[in-house]
Amino acid sequence: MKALQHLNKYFLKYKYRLIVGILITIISKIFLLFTPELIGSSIDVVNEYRLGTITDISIVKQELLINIAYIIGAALITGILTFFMRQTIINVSRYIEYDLKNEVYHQYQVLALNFYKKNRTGDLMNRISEDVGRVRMYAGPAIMYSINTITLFIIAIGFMYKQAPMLTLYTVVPLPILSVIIYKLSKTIHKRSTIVQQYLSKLSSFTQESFSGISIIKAYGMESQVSSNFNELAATSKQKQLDLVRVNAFFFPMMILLIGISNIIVIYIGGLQYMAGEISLGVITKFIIYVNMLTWPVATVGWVTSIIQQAEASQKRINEFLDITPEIKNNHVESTNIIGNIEFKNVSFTYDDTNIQALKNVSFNIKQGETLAIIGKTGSGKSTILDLIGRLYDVNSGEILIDNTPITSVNLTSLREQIGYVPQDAFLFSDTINNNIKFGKEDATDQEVIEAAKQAQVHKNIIKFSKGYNTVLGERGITLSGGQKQRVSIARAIIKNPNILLFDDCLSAVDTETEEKILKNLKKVSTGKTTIIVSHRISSVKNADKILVLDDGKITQAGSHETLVTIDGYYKSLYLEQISDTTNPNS
Ligand SMILES: Nc1ncnc2c1ncn2[C@@H]1O[C@H](COP(=O)(O)OP(=O)(O)OP(=O)(O)O)[C@@H](O)[C@H]1O
Repeated sequence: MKALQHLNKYFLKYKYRLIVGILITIISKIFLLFTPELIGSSIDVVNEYRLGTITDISIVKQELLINIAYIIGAALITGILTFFMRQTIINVSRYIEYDLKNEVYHQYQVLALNFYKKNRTGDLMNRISEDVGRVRMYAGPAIMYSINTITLFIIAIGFMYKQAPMLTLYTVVPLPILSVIIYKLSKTIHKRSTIVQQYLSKLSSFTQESFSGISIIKAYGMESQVSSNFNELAATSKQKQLDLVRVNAFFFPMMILLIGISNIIVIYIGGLQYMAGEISLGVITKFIIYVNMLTWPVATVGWVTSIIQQAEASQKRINEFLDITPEIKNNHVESTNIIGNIEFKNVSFTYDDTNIQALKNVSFNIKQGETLAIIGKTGSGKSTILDLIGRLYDVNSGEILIDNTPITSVNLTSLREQIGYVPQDAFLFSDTINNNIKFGKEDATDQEVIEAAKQAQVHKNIIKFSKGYNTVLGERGITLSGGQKQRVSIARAIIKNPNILLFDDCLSAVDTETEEKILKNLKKVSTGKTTIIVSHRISSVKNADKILVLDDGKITQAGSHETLVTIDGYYKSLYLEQISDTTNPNS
């Protein structure tokens, strides 16, 4: 129960609703227990008339009518109170579920990229949906059923014991056995349903992936292979479902068996006591109703225990994430005015999951308003430099200064607000093009969106779609070509109008003519802004104020285009190679 203590703050938050809910539950159970008493006394009055103790039929009729009216009244009140019981306690559990989901989601948002590398997406999703769902079962139904059971038990056993102590003892004996059996069954059901759940997720991931990769599957003629893999998975999933159905099928027969046993005990022992004149017929009737009334709550003891155990395990998993302190911390509370001077001083950086040293002793600086280009072989560390400027990671050694202040002492929100980042792999949300561009500036006007799209050379493409800027993009923006996606992503950075623009090889999928136009526009847009362009193309970097050549995490060359083309090295050879490609397209 230690992990579940995390929920105490929420119970405290909703304490008034909970207290009202608990009171309503108790009162509703009291009303529920009127019924057996009234039925018992009705049977007794009829029996007394039959035995001749009462001779006036009108007395019997009147007694019966009154009892029926009370029974209807009690049932109505119980029904209404049960409605409010669920409206309070179950609602509280939904509020707690909502709060907990928000808490987990908020934590996900503040955790650094490293966290996402160490944990699989499926696991992150599970903790926010399934685990929180299991915890809700504890916060709502488990509490409600526990109060139900305790109240019913105390009142009913009290009533029963007062009327026939021996009979009470005999009838309650099978009930704990029922609890234990249901507990064991619930545990097995839980175990098997977890397996079923895992297979269902496997099936849905498999299906989702095969739909996303349908063009590859078709192009390689792999339909039948994929189908048979699916069949195999589906067959195992079916088997697991059947295993679950088998244990589930035990649940109700077991309950009926135990209720039956209790009923037989009541009839047998009660019958003996009736014949000995110790109890009336009405008492036997009441007991049968009590036993039936108590069976379900007693069974829920086992069920609730299993729910609490599952909730404890789930909350433990949730707490594992909630207890992680974000690696990237905002050390400076007040906002910082970012102008855009950037300096790397002997920066080295190693990715701790792969142990790859991506940057080795890198030093350079860019003044506000300058354009820096980074070129180099694949895997040389170019994107890593951009990630470090956005403080997606902290350096291992050396220092990054933003406007002469260590990046770790700059307000994190201010820093990121002043960065317009266009990643290598343009990610677009399943939303309209308009909203995807506006992601950079939520309050942007339609005119601003159009202007940004024009600068990114994508406006003409967008207006060709029948819904223009309101075209909804599918998953990962599949309706757009690679180059169009890159340009929408550029428009998103432009509209933000930040002081630092980071372009990570984001023109790779556009033709050289469009690249030229975009670069021309970017020159206008980036006036006064610090710009870093990462690219493999000389055409993209040649106009930069400064060019860095990176190789295996080290700066091997630095200077302007004019200087670098005169020095033997990577830059010059790449230049000559790309020049000959453009002058001799058939080569
Ligand atoms: N998130 C990551 N986790 C672990 N290792 C990484 C990660 N990102 C990059 N690396 C490794 O760090 C090195 C530098 O990668 P980086 O992406 O910075 O290179 P790059 O020059 O941008 O490459 P490309 O031109 O192919 O985009 C590579 O060896 C890469 O495998």
